[in-house]
Amino acid sequence: MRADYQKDGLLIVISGPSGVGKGTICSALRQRLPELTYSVSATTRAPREGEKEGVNYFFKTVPEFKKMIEHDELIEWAQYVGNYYGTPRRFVEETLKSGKDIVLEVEVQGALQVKQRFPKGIFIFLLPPTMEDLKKRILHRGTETEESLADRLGVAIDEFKQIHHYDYVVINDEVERACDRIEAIIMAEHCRKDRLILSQG
Ligand SMILES: Nc1nc2c(ncn2[C@@H]2O[C@H](COP(=O)(O)OP(=O)(O)O)[C@@H](O)[C@H]2O)c(=O)[nH]1
Ligand SMILES: Nc1ncnc2c1ncn2[C@@H]1O[C@H](COP(=O)(O)OP(=O)(O)O)[C@@H](O)[C@H]1O
Repeated sequence: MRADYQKDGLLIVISGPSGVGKGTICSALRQRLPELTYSVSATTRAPREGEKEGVNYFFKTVPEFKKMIEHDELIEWAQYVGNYYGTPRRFVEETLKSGKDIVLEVEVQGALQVKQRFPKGIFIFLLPPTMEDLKKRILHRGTETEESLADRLGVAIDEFKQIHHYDYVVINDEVERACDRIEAIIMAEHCRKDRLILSQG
């Protein structure tokens, strides 16, 4: 008897430190792999210039976010540098059930919670080529004060210690090369899923 999860889509978690390029890589993947679905997170942080409600995030007040937690509307949530972030449950579950693959872009605490609930997920840790590159990327993005830069680098060092929980490490040296690696991982995971389905009949 074939288990239900084998008919479900793949849950792909892209994680890693702030500024490593998760957002950049996910946008590039969207162009390359339009058949993938991307989860939109809820957050209490203020929108940055150009960010749109329901596209980049669902922007919530703290009481609204806490209500989502109470009502079990989030698969995972985490507090990150003073704000709450979480993945709405229903959209992810419905997408997987419909057989489509879904990509979650989350920081490390959240990724570990997702792993507990979805142990068959594919967990990818993005690494910067060096810490200096990471610092430059965060500064180049121009969204951080000196204080929040230091916070984010401190969090990054703790996050590297969790790499052993992940299935894959991908170095984001160049965006296209990192996407090639992620695309190869997804293709290989589909082949593995096909093998499981065929071998179990
Ligand atoms: N746990 C969790 N983390 C999230 C979620 N959405 C985004 N994040 C992460 O929260 C961190 C901060 O996100 P953001 O403020 O947009 O800054 P940036 O990703 O560093 O540009 C990043 O590491 C995101 O990947 C989520 O739904 N859950
Ligand atoms: N491979 C790369 N090479 C150089 N710069 C990059 C690369 N990937 C991302 N960046 C830059 O690094 C900064 C942080 O990227 P972003 O996608 O916002 O990271 P994250 O979502 O992980 O916080 C952005 O300015 C982005 O243009």
